[in-house]
Amino acid sequence: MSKTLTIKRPDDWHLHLRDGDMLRSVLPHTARDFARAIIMPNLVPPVVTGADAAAYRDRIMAALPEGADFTPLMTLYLTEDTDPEDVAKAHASGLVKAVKLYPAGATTNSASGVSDFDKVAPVLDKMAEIGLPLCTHGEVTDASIDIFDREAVFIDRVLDPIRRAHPDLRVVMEHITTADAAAYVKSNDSNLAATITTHHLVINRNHILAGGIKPHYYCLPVAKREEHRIALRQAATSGDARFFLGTDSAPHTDANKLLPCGCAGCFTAPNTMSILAEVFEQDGALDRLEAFTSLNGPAFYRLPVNDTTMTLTRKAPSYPDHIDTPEGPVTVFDPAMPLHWRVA
Ligand SMILES: NC(=O)N[C@@H](CC(=O)O)C(=O)O
Ligand SMILES: [Zn+2]
Ligand SMILES: [Zn+2]
Repeated sequence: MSKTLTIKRPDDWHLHLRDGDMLRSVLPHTARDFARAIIMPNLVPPVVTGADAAAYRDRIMAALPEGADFTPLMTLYLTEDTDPEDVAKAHASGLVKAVKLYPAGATTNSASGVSDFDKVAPVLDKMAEIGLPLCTHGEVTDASIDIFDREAVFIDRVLDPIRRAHPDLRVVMEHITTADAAAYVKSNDSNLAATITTHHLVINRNHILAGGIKPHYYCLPVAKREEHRIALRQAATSGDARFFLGTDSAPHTDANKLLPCGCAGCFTAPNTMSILAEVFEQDGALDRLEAFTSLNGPAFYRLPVNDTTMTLTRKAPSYPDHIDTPEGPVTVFDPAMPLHWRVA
């Protein structure tokens, strides 16, 4: 009999589902393995108001396969015109679980994001008062800053000043990619956590650039040097409650990835749990997989842990190398190593 591992059903604390045909194509892959997910609001146009989030939640629920057990946790896209009262109302009704900060121009569909951080101070004050977390895409957009340094510079120039000005604000540093970010999280005892993606535990920048350019490994923040990947592995597998899974599964069609100016994002929804079990087993930390995928996130978001479970079996998984969508094929993230665990 093969070895098995049973954990509380996981959640994904950072997910892109898109809309329309793409939503219908990718949602079943997440809903199969995850009970809940924090849904990113970077649609075109973005999900800015409580009314936008309610309508988007309805479209997600309508796209769910029959019998699926999945709850989308909605977010609002912070703009310089966001109304603090609308945010408070959307939170009070239970609809919205976080507000997302995109520095304008930092990533996919971030044009409506924030340029002047002073302008959003009233919203941040309100969020601190009501305990609503801020999720950050933590990269500066200053063209003079090297792209591999943009996360570390964001911490110094933007995040730390925001946290000093709003000490009660609860912040999730999304998809961290550096030892600097992991150390910043560890140096703070409260109101700060970070999500780590599946792919940043597996790839470093060589995967993207050595031996030919690999657009399917290009995402933002871009993968860094090996020493940073090691620091992320240490943070994720340590059991430290301040680190939890946010896959950042970000589907783009192959046609949009394989361009002279291709889109950023890795699509990891179909094989994330198999990859994570492999990673945690390699690091002798299978007993801490559950903390990373199923316990630490709910604790930070002040939500109950799921009462259902997931069983993984030590058996090679099968997943497609791409999925077909009405918009065209979407390549599934290739972990570039053999996998030995499948979701039962
Ligand atoms: N991570 C990515 O490379 N892309 C995300 C945006 C984001 O999370 O920054 C996307 O929406 O495609
Ligand atoms: Zn991002
Ligand atoms: Zn993302």
